[in-house]
Amino acid sequence: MRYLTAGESHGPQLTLIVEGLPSQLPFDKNKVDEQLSRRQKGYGRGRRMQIETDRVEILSGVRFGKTTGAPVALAIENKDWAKWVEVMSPEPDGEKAEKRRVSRPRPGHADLNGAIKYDHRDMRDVLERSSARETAARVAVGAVARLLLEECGIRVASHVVRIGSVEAKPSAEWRVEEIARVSEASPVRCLDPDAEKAMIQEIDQAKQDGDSLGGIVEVIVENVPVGLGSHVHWDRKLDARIAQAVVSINAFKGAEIGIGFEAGRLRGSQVHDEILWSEEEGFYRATNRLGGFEGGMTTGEPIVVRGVMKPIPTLYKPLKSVDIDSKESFAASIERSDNCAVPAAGVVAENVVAWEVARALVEQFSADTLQELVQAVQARREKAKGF
Ligand SMILES: Cc1cc2nc3c(=O)[nH]c(=O)nc-3n(C[C@H](O)[C@H](O)[C@H](O)COP(=O)(O)O)c2cc1C
Ligand SMILES: C=C(O[C@@H]1CC(C(=O)O)=C[C@@H](OP(=O)(O)O)[C@H]1O)C(=O)O
Repeated sequence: MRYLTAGESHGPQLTLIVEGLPSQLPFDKNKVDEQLSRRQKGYGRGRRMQIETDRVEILSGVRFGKTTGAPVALAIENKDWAKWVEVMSPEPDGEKAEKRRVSRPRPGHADLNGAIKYDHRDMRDVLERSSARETAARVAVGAVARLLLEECGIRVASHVVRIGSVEAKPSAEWRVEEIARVSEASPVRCLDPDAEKAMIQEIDQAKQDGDSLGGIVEVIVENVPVGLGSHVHWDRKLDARIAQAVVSINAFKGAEIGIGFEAGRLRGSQVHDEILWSEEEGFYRATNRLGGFEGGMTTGEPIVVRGVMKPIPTLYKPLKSVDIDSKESFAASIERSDNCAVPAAGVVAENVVAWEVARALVEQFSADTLQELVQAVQARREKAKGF
C-alpha cells in the first residue's frame, strides 16, 4: 500500500489517495471523520481549529459502503480558504498576494530553507505546504488503515506522557481500550489527572509568556501477529519504518521503541524480555521493554512507540530573524498560531503508526480481498501458537 497527499493550508482542500487497499473492506466514513475530529481537539490549539470542521468527502474507490480494490481518493475541505481565495489563486499576477508577500522567515519553521531551495521570494509558497494542516490528510490515511486493522482485531491508542516540564506517571498495565477511553476524556490526552492539571497550567503560562511548548506522546498497538516486518533487509524492518513515520510528523524530532534511549544506560539483563511458553498462549515475553520488536519483527507483544515534538516555532515572544529583502534583523511577530499541539499530534502519531502496521500486513499476507487478509492473519496467529 502507498499514499500521497496534496494541498495547501489555505487552499481549497487537502486531497489524498490510498492505493493498494484490499477489496470488500467496509468503509465507515464516520470512523474516518471521528479521527479527524480528534485531531482538531486538545488544549493549546489556536483559533484555526474553531474555523475548520474536518470531514472526508469520498471521491473514488468505495461503492455501496465497501472498497472495490481501486485507489481510494478522499478530500478534506479547508473552510478558511474562503478568506484566502485571492491570496491562494493559481492564476498569474496575484496582486493581493504580492502586497501580502511573506519575507520574514520564522526560526524553526521551513520558511527560509524552502525559500532558498525553491527560489521563492514569497515564503507563503513554502509555509502553505510545510504547515501541519497536512497532518489532517495523514490522519485520514491512518483512519482508513485502522478500518483494516480493526477487521484483523488490531487496536491502536495513544496518550501524552510529557508536556514541557510535566511528566505523567507511568501507566504500566493499562490495555489499549482503557488508554483510549481515559486519554479521550482528558483535554491534554493524558492518563494521569495530576499531570493533566500541571500540563494545562504550563500551557497557560507559556501562552501568557508568548511562548510555546513541546512534549512526548506514546502510541500502543495491541494484538499484533508475530513476525510483521523482517530482519532480512533494512527497509523491511517495521520498527524502523514506524520511527520514520513518527519523525516525519511536523515538529517531531525523535522516536523510541519500548524503553528506547533508556536501554543505553542499562545492562542486557535489565533490557531483554525473557521468553516464556504456555499451552494457551504459546510463546510470550515476561516483560515488554523492547516495545514489541526483536529483529525488526513484531514479537506479538504490544508495539510501544514514543515520539518527541519540539515546541511550536511560531512565537508571540519575538525571536531574532532576518528579512530576506532588506537583510535587516527583526523580531518575529505573528497573527495566529497554536502554542501547544502535543495532544493533537498524539492523534497524528497514532494514525501514522496505524498506517505502517496496516501496510506491513498487506505487504506480507495475501490481501486482494479483506477476507483473504483476515484468514492469513488468523493462520499466522495459529502458526505462532502451535510452533
Ligand atoms: C498538529 C500540529 C500543529 C502545529 N501547529 C503549528 C502552529 O500553529 N504554528 C507553527 O508554527 N507550527 C506548528 N506546527 C509545527 C510546524 O508545522 C513544524 O514545526 C514545521 O512544519 C517545521 O518542520 P519541523 O519542525 O519538522 O522542522 C504544528 C505541528 C503539528 C504536528
Ligand atoms: C491548520 C492546522 O494547523 C496549522 C498548522 C500551522 C503550522 O505552521 O504547522 C500553523 C497554523 O496555521 P494557521 O496560520 O492557518 O492557523 C495552524 O493552525 C491544522 O492542524 O489543521
